[in-house]
Amino acid sequence: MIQMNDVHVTFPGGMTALHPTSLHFQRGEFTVLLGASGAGKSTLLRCLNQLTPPSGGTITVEGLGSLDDRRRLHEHRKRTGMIFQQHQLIGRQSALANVLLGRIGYHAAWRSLFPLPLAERRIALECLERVGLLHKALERADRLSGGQQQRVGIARALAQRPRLMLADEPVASLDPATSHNVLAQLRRIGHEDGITTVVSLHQVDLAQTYADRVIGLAHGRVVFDGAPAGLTPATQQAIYQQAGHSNTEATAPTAPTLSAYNFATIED
Ligand SMILES: Nc1ncnc2c1ncn2[C@@H]1O[C@H](COP(=O)(O)OP(=O)(O)OP(=O)(O)O)[C@@H](O)[C@H]1O
Repeated sequence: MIQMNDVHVTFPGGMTALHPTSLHFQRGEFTVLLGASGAGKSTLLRCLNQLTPPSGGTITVEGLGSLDDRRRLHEHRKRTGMIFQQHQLIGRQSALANVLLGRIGYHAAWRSLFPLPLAERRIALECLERVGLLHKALERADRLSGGQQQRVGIARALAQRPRLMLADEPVASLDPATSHNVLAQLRRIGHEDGITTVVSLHQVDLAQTYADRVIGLAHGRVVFDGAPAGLTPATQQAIYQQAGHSNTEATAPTAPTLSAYNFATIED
């Protein structure tokens, strides 16, 4: 469904967060990205809709072609749902109004100034029903629990009718039972609708329970790519090789030292 060829990311300042990486994500596949903090999970994930623009390499989407063309990239983003750790809902708006925001890509900008047609509201309500929150449709988003807010976030992404779903640490702020609930729903809906889903996680046990495929990153490189059954102690060690050490993070040009700071420039 989506193919990365030699995609790499070097941020201004010289930090290489992703070394040249080639990966193929199949339609309907539920992939979990694992890796220590700073390993490059978000960078890889955000490359897939070019929220982080690659420094080089190509990304090709089935049925669309290479994303080096603005029009194709716009079309790809319209069909890519994004789920964040902090739901990014509008708190004073209802769950339904938040889900309707997922439909905006299908309308001219001026259209969003007016109530969207009934057909749009129906799509949004269907999406809320799929995440088990139809009964909360008119509730203000900030009155929902963290897990419910995350499910509204999933419904909003579903309202885009996505082909690709990107979830960056979607359960980082949720308790274990709610995390299972959210991931189970994401996986079920992805499989039912053939949505290619890529999720970054910090919990190996959740990856083992839900992933069809696990990609392990260390220092901006893929060090494991396979079924969750392959997450042996040895492969986990390769993924988290130097967790807790300062060089866990992707390649920095030079590691600054405390003495290098000019404290006179730091304000209270
Ligand atoms: N905009 C940026 N500018 C410069 N460096 C960045 C930028 N974004 C990320 N980095 C660096 O790139 C490396 C990879 O970051 P990334 O966020 O992809 O890691 P991650 O595996 O998702 O980490 P975490 O689990 O903590 O979210 C890190 O060293 C980070 O500091």
